[in-house]
Amino acid sequence: MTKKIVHVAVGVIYKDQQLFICKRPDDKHQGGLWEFPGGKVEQGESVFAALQRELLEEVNLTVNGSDELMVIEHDYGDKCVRLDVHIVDNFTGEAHGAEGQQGKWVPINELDYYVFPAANVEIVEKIKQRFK
Ligand SMILES: Nc1nc2c([nH]c(=O)n2[C@H]2C[C@H](O)[C@@H](COP(=O)(O)OP(=O)(O)OP(=O)(O)O)O2)c(=O)[nH]1
Ligand SMILES: [Mg+2]
Repeated sequence: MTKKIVHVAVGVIYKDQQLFICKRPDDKHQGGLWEFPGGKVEQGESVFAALQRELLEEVNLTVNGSDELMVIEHDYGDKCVRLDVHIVDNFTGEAHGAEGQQGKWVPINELDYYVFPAANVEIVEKIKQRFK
């Protein structure tokens, strides 16, 4: 049987060499780890629309435009995900953890101090290349 893949829109929120990251709630998949805000793409929804909806819900930002960075498929064993990762550098609002989660702006050269889910290793590498 082929495994169901969960399609996720992920936003790398960028401003002045810093990224806005959040801590995943302990009770969620990959809980307690840092993440780039985002969430599941709903049936019939575009990745960009999902990104706009999720970033408004999670960090209270209005996304005006984004740039695709990469697509990653990762099998966690208990769950298979496809992360559609976009750089979000065109937005309005003040980012904060709008669902009560911890959120912070982090300089790109300090990203290594934060523990992300395994699928994110490639994302962090690509970001470092892109913004060096
Ligand atoms: N948002 C986000 N999800 C990530 C990242 N890396 C990674 O492996 N994931 C995985 C963890 C989850 O299995 C999935 C995202 O699901 P989610 O919990 O954010 O979905 P959601 O916001 O729609 O929330 P819900 O339906 O669970 O309430 O993708 C990341 O950097 N950001
Ligand atoms: Mg989410």
